Amino acid sequence: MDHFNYHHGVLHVEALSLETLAQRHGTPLYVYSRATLERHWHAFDRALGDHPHLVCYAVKANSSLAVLNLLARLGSGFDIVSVGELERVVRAGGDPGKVVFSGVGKRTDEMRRALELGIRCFNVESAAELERLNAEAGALGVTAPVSLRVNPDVDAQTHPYISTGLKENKFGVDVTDALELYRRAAALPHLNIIGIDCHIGSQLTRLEPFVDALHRVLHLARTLEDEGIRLHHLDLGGGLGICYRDEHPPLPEQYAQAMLAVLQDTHYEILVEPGRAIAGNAGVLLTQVEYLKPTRHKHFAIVDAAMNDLIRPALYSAWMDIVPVRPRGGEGIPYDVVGPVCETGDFLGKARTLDLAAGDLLAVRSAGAYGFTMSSNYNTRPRPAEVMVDGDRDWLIHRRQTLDELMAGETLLPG
Ligand SMILES: Cc1ncc(COP(=O)(O)O)c(C=O)c1O
Ligand SMILES: N[C@@H](CCCC[NH3+])C(=O)O
Repeated sequence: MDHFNYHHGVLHVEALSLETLAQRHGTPLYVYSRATLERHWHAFDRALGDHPHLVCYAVKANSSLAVLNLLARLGSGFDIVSVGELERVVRAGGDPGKVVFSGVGKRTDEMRRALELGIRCFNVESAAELERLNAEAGALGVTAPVSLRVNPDVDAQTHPYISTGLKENKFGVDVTDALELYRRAAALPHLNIIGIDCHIGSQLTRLEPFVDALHRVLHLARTLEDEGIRLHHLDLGGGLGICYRDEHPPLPEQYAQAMLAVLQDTHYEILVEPGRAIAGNAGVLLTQVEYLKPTRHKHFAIVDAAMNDLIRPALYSAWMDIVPVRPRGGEGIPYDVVGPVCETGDFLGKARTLDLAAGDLLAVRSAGAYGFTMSSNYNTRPRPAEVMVDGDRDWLIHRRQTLDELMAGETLLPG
């Protein structure tokens, strides 16, 4: 069931109209649907069925404490890439014992904190990181649980900026070098090898790359077992795409079935790290038209949200749907929907056929993932507010940043 629907001509999130939410909280405003977030998490959890598994939501997609808290209450694990994300998980009531730590550049202080909290697994991405983790674990008198993130060299067939599993990418260790590195890890006294990790990219819309990668991971797992290195889990990463426009990505059920078909009766626990597929279509960015500006060449709709609030269109030329909150019913004309930021690249959408007047509200759909988390203060624009809708109730889960907060921590030079 879709929780973003028109009722009486006005776009609603669950049972609340976006007009009401704009009046209550102002714009630009991120609005999330609790029911959608929970449904998406359950879709992965249910799809993996009786096979031992853990859904580790990728915190980077949407790291609001309220979002993490809702997922923690469902029993979610979490995939993190920084100590900041780890602290968020802890403050949101998440279980550190269900946290996996990915990323190519883990600092020693980040490793230490994660070791103190007893996270589930470090997804190690290089030989140097392996040595550092061993040393830090030794210094703390503990053993670090470890997977190596292998780079299986499969083409994820997605945007080059978000493809991570090719041998020219910075991520993971080449699958052909992984065996040697596992042997090294097995010889280090303060590491405990428990798995293999693999994440090949984001916004994947086909199953084949996932299946190819899993075959390679499974081959490595069997080779390791032959050498007496016994693994407990396989972490398949995240990356399942969503529909922004006309894509038809596999459903979590189809994805899980394809993975389980390859795994058959292996004993490995399966970890998955979905981010976008859980949060993306659970949120919209609500914005108001400030001005309509016809020029000799085209029509601009200048709105109060900008690339600093939602950078995906500017960064990846990503197409995101922009819909009127209260459609006027006219045929419309093509508009470039742009923000107030001083960059030509500051657009949310180009050549969108809309029937608009100044003051109208627009919703940018599919903005629940990599929206707020990638926002910035560019042009000294405070970060937008975030609201969670639950049925006919709304919660301001993150108030709009004030200019004082934005400038907090800055000082003038003396004299
Ligand atoms: C290691 C890792 N896991 C999980 C994710 C989540 O990816 P997605 O949001 O595409 O599911 C990412 C981001 O691509 C990632 O880098
Ligand atoms: N931030 C990207 C995806 C990168 C995923 C991070 N590993 C997006 O908006 O599509």
